[in-house]
Amino acid sequence: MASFPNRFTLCLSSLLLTCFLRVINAGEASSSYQKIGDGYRLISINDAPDGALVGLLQIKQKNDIYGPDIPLLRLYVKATSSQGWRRGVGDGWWLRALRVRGWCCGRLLGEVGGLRETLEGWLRVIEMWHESENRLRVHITDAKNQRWEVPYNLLPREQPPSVKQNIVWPRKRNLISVSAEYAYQGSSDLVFSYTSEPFSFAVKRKSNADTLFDSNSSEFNTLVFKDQYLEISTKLPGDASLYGLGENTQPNGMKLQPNDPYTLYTTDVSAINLNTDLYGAHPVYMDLRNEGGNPYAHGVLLLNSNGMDVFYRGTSLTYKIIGGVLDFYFFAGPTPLNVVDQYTSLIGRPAPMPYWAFGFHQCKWGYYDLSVLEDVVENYKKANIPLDVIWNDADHMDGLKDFTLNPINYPRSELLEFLNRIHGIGMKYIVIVDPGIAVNSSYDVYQRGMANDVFIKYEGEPFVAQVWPGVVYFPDFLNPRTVSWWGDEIRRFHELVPVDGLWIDMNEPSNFCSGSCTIPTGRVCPNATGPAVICCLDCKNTSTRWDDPPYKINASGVEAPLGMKTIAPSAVHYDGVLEYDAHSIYGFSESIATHKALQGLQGKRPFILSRSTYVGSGKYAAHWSGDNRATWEDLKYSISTMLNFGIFGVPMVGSDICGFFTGTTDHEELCNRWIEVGAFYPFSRDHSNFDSPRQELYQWESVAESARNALGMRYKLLPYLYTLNYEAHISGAPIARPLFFSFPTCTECYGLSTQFLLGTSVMISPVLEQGKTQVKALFPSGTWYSLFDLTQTIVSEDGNYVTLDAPLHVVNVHVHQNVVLPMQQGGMVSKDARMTPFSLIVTFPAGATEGSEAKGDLFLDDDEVPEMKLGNGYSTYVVFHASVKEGNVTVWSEVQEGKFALDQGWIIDTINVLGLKGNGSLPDIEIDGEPLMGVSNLHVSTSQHKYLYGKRGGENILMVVLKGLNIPVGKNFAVTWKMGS
Ligand SMILES: OC[C@H]1O[C@H](O[C@H]2[C@H](O)[C@@H](O)[C@@H](O[C@H]3[C@H](O)[C@@H](O)[C@@H](O)O[C@@H]3CO)O[C@@H]2CO)[C@H](O)[C@@H](O)[C@@H]1O
Repeated sequence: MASFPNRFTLCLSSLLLTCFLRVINAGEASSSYQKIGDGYRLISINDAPDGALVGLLQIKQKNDIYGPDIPLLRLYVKATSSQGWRRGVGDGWWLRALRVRGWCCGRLLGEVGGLRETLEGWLRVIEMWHESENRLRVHITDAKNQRWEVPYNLLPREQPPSVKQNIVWPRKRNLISVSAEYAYQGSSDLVFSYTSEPFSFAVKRKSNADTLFDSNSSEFNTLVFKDQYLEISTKLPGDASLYGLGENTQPNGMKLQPNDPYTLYTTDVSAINLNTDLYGAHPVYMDLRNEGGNPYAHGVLLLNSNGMDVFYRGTSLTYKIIGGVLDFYFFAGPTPLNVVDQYTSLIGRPAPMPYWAFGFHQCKWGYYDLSVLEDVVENYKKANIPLDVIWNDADHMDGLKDFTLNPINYPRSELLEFLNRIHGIGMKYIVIVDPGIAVNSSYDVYQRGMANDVFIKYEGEPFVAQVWPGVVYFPDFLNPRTVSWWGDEIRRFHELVPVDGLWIDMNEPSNFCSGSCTIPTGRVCPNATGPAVICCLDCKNTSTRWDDPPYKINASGVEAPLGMKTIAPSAVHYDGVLEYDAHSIYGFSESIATHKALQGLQGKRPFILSRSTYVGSGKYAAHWSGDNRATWEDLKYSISTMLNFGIFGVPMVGSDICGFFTGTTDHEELCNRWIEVGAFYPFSRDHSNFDSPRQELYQWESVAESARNALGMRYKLLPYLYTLNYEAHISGAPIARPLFFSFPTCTECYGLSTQFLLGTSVMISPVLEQGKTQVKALFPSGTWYSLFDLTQTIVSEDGNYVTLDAPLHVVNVHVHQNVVLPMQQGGMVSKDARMTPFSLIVTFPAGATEGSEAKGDLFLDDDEVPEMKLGNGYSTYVVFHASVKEGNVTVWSEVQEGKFALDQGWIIDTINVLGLKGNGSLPDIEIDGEPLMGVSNLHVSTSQHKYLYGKRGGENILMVVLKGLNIPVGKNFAVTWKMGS
């Protein structure tokens, strides 16, 4: 359901009748389709030299309400490789075969004699670099005229031959009613087929004959292609589960709901608006199907940046787009992780984040002077709550102008002293930058911008808008001159203030005015002193065919004009590109320019937080879900948004913890629960509005206690989170994942957005409702161990709901069986936490029997180095294993490039082995073939094990704790004992 209050609020300002019609109209998603055009027919199809198929589609041009059809279209179909990573057989970990080969035959094997057999066995199950054609592209455009496409320099990808080169005139005229099926080069699981008249196409999965996409139906238009209106649909099985198509706040969880509107057009309406187009545009979905117990996932991207409505009706999905081309990419999967791997292989792998970015962040608009900032940092310390990053919203600025400092409230010398202090203890500092550049002749950033002609134009002059500092012009990041100027401004600012990252906000872009505006004369407007969002310019409607296209997307849930509170669609970018086409890539292009600037400048790994995102943004920036409200509903929505962004290839994501806008009266309780969820967001930041009450975690003692617990656990898990960061970077794997990613056969998990996983195996089951002290959580099958109390075990046979105790300060976090989880001891700042000794948590299934195995990995590097990879001399990668084999329990490691870790002096102090059967007596333990000596605390406990659920309560299940081990991380080891002790 679209948001009615919002719709009606906006409606009041419009003509009542028009608005009434629009409200009715917006329900179109569920109504029957409107027949447009006669459909295209395929008049030629040829093999192209690059292994593609090229065809021509023709239509008898007809004019209707959306304008004339484009008479001749070019069809281009190609299967390509996504160069993905593939799992080793029978495990949950990603390994690069080439590295494994290099390492396997090197000296490490020799060093750890005795492990050779296991290693070789293990190597046999690693699969090689994945080169199959698991991506299929179907590109349809005007055969004669070049049309707008997402620029190939921003999103690098193969370019179909240029339009003129590519007209392949029919070999056979009158090719009527032909159907054909193409499977490329044998190895692709995706098969393309078509019907010639009216033209439609289908994509099938070869391995199970499933139809993934089929545009042929009598229930909708097969293909409509006009200048400003494109329409295409697919049939879908009613039981498919779909995810993606954002950014929007989905009240019913992350699974797409039939007949909810999905409109894509980047917009600054706060995240509290449900089911409307928000800050980002991601025209991609994942489709998960379960066929007779066998799960299959695939992905569909429509690479188009124009505004669009996507109508998902349960058994079909229709795109209605107002420009560009139809450029479909199909990703074969078949697992959800494969889909994001294949997707991010095309759009760019997620940016590697510095280690400190996984620490806790505190922000607020309203830290009016430096003493407040100092106070906040001090109070976190006093309350013993970890804090890595302190942020400034616009408060540090002079007159709310970018790249400036307020000389009174944030005097530079004092700010630099403060930064020296916090940098000294490893803390970081980030400030906001908005794209709007204040029009002020004495402002040097503006002067240089004008001199370099960097702004978006309207009728030949810079487009006039209004944001926080008053009248602004918007930089045009499609212009290479702008990219250089922006880089230079960032460099100058960094010389003024050595910030550690940038927060690029308001980049939809957001404007407080609509239409074409001029600066009023005789009126001081506005004074830039606070959060005034009222337009004060003289504006008139813009009404070209770009500003008011024939098809109205359901913008803001009310078919709002495209230029509402943003740049007029008829404004012009570099090279004549229309804002109409490029609108939704504004934030993306700003992220690229900002990333380039920071990387060139600091020589370090950049950290950028961007509000607006598009396909590929994750390669440059993190994202937060924007302006939410301090309500229980918003807490819940934050999980769905976070999980969707994982699918969008933006894994570093979170929401404003405790809520941005003022909301519920039980803020304290909410904030307790919110930090218990937010401590496990990949990006964990508390932020609030100018006039919201203060909500730093130390403001209430109860919240401080919850924060110490939850963030305490996060800081212990930092090595795991950072390893997930590495996996995200090499394979696109989301850091926070829906349960179905690890448990795709668990159909109950398909609609679940109240719990989530970090990586494959750590599950968070938070309280999301007011007044509750228990939580009913779904446990996919297997043994789960509570991370807060390793003696608490849940054995779930088939995937059961379990009611868990969750008093106010408790969040339930469990780790699944068959895992080796690397943890550290935590700390107040990630820099200190990361130097503490490691412990390994080994989780065998309860009552582990012969053949049980567990595995986990650890990536460590110098996080200041821009590239996150092995082989640069600044990194170490370790795979930990544990097994029960021939009556022996063994825990061992396999190290790649151990030198970096050895140089840092990291050690493994403790190994906890959970789930073994036994009588509780001390076993004779060997390390690297020698009796284990000097271990300060070796114990085996049986009695504390408490089963919350399951049938194994009667058995003696052990927790073996080996403490004081002092094993260097970076050196191979093997710890062994006889099972049954
Ligand atoms: O830098 C200050 C904050 O800027 C952002 O939030 C502001 C948002 O971008 C503005 O549009 C406006 O939000 C209004 C919203 O657009 C409107 O639909 C209605 O809900 O009222 C809102 C409040 O006037 O103001 C927001 C700040 O209040 C950014 O997202 C924040 O994180 C920044 O702190």
